[in-house]
Amino acid sequence: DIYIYIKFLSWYRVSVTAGSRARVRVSVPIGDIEVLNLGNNGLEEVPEGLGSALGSLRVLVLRRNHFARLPTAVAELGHHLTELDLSHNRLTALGAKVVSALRELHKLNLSHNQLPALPSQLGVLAHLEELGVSFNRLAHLPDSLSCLYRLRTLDLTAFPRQLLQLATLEELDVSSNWLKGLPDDISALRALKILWLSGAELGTLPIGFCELTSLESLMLDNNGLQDLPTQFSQLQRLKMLNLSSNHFEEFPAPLLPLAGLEEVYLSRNQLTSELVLQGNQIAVLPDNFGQLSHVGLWKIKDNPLIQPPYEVCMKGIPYIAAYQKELAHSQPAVQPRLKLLLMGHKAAGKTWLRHCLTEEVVEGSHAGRDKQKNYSLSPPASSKGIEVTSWTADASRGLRFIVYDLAGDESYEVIQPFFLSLGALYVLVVNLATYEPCCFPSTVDSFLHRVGARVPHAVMCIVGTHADLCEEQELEEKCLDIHRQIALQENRLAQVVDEALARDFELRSASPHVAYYGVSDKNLRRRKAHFQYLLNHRLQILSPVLPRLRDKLISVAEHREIFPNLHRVLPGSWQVLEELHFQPPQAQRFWLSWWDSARLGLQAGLTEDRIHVFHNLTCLIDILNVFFQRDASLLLHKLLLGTSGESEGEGESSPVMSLPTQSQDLLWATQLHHYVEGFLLHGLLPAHVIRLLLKPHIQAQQDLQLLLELLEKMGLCYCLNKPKGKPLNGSTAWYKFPCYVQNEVSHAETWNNGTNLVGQSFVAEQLQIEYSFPFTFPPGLFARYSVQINSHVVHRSDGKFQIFAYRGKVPVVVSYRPAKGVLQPDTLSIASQASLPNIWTAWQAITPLVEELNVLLQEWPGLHYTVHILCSKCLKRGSPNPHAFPGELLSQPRPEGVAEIICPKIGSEQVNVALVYPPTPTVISPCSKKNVGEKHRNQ
Ligand SMILES: Nc1nc2c(ncn2[C@@H]2O[C@H](COP(=O)(O)OP(=O)(O)OP(=O)(O)O)[C@@H](O)[C@H]2O)c(=O)[nH]1
Repeated sequence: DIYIYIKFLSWYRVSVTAGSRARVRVSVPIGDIEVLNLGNNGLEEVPEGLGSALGSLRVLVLRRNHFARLPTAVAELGHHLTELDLSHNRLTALGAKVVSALRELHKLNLSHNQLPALPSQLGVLAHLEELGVSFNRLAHLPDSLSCLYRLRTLDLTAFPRQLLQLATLEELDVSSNWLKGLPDDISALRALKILWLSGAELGTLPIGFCELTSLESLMLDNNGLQDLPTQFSQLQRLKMLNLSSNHFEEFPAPLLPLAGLEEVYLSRNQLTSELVLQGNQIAVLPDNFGQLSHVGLWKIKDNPLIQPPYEVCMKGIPYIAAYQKELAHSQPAVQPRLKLLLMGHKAAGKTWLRHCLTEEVVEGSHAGRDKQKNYSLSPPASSKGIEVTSWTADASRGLRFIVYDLAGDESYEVIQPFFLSLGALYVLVVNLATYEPCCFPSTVDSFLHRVGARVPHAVMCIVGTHADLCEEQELEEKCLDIHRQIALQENRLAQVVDEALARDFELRSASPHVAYYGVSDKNLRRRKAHFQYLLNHRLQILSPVLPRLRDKLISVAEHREIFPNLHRVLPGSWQVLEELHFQPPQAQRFWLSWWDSARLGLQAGLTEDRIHVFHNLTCLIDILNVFFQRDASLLLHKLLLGTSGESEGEGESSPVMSLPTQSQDLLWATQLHHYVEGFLLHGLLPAHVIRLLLKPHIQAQQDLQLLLELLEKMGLCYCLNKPKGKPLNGSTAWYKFPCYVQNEVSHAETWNNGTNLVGQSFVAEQLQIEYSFPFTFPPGLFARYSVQINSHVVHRSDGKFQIFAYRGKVPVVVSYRPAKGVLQPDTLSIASQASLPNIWTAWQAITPLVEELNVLLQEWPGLHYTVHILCSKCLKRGSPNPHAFPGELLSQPRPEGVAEIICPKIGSEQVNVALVYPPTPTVISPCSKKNVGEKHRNQ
């Protein structure tokens, strides 16, 4: 029997947890233990005899303890130990004897210690593949290092000449070490594919460096580099290059011929006149920039770009190339205009504000009660849904705002996100007369989150209305309260980020074999980078600016750093093309065919390849408003109008229709009434009724088809009875708008409680992936998601918060649970079930749904959410708080040779690995935020 003092001890196939520094009796045969993690326990030594007792140990983790020397017990493990982690200790020396005993080691981590030297005996560790010695006090390395022929990964402090003999080395990490230069004969490391030289104080690169032609990924960030050798263009295999945080003043020309380059990072440099990438001061890209045809240019953000315009740059290099070609043979045109979005709670005063701004009406102000008369005498026409108007704010400079008045009614929430885009100025309208501190979450905070999640770093003005109804002091107090609560929320994000990271790192150092839990260093780095992104890209909020709002908006718009696209230079032909589109007859049409567009393009002087299909946005918005106004009498009125239009139009050929009898009229009206009811309750409409609703806009059958397809693509409705890819053969197509579904479906609840649909006792295993949204749940996400999954499921039954369906014969349940206070955030979960041997069928059922959700969530790059796989064992036991494995596991392969994983919630109980890892990793990682810019590009 062996007693070990530990704070937390657990290992593969055996788990024992205890309170702080409790005495734990190991009640399993210690000789069977293969992995032992004693990290993070403040240990200075391990008990005598431990080494000889642990006869099967392969992996020993002693990181984050207080060891000053290598415990002698470790030597006893020599003939079977393959991994040893001693990082983050206080080692000042390694006993030569102990080192030479560890002949089977494959991985040795000695980083973050105080070692002044390494023993020459290191050279006898012939199996060593990975060696970490960074963050020590090493002045040099032993010559015997050149005997480590199997070494693949080396993380160290100084660039040792011995390494030059390791011609097979493929990955080398010498980041954060002050190398102060590289030897010219580094070219000897010809096999290197991945080279980490971040923060190595290199200053320059030797010419020999350019002979490392196998390099695929190269991290050269933070090295004080001013230029690259011309021969750098020999690195033709390079796909990823990080040159951030250097001193480049110009775009490094040797990169231009690198045809295979896919990712280049040049942020935080001193690039000024020319080009590129995040966080610089670039306004104009060089003429030949389009030559970089393989670079995915998704780090161009945060530059005051004016040429090509921001939107073109975000689309990628081919678009830049085309733009530059266009500009080369067209006169440039300057057209200052900016998208202005008015948002806010229902009846906050958005429409009125718009009228004040655009029609030169006296603005609402703090000035006094006499202004009240203005509101009551000439109230603005009530909001007709989302409206778009053009406002010439400054005629002398030709400055125009395209004003989007986003209706405040909840029913428009599902379509509002489509209008939140980059490069716009946001105005949040708050009714100060009705504002109370307790309304902050619904009238201010929810809007800030929505915009921030969709457009990180957006610029938002908060404007108070109804000031004339408030006392001076009340006004002041309310404005102060809004400021105070905004500041509190900002701190909350930072706090949540800190806590989440601390949890991750804690898990990283406490778990027996963290790899099984998906908490790899790479995942942590990625998560940390995303959090950093969220923190760095919070909304830019401007103070309430009600008096002289017009002047304020104009001056904000003129800020080049904030709205560089206002000053964009366009090829003259683009402007002519736009003007042509707004002229009759094309201005009246909903769609233009490609040929019509091409004809207009040619008229404007554009080449054929530059034409995109034009759509009539104003008309489309009118149509969306019809569907989302959620008003029975208005809908009925539209239908009756549509019907009468139909009989008028067809009157000559169909006299019966033109003279309907009164009873026919009544019958028809009743039928229409039923349709409206069915729509508002279940979201159901047949195609011919949709046609009546949209009568003024839809002229031909083809218009209707195109429009319905567009609505399906936008995720607003799906066709209930259309066989995939086949026509309907004459029967009526029915469309379902999930955002209208009112009925609750309880199937999934009973299913979760242990019985399946037919009430049989529940024996299968459950899989459940849970997404939780601690700050905001994107409005309309559940409705749009339920459309996106339609092509993957059959026999679905939709409820307001749940969808119960089948994939093949396997049941799936998608459920949304709205937040209950701060402690229980909004969650969206995807679940399925099957017996253990058939669990792959359940994975097969949910994986496409998970991927579909991940794709949809990419529309919200600033959204904070977490993904977890709930423990099947806990679910089966009906635990109210099941253990949550990190969602990263979904995109990782199952660990080899591991059959079961311990669920920390149930102590020693084991969960089959097939219930935690999918059979094949998902393609789109739920937690991957690495391509934040990519998402922008896709929008
Ligand atoms: N007294 C006073 N009334 C105002 C002010 N601003 C707006 N109103 C009135 O408040 C009511 C609602 O204003 P709207 O501009 O229609 O509000 P909205 O935000 O566009 O409403 P939705 O589009 O339905 O979300 C109207 O009757 C306005 O006349 C103001 O500053 N003072």
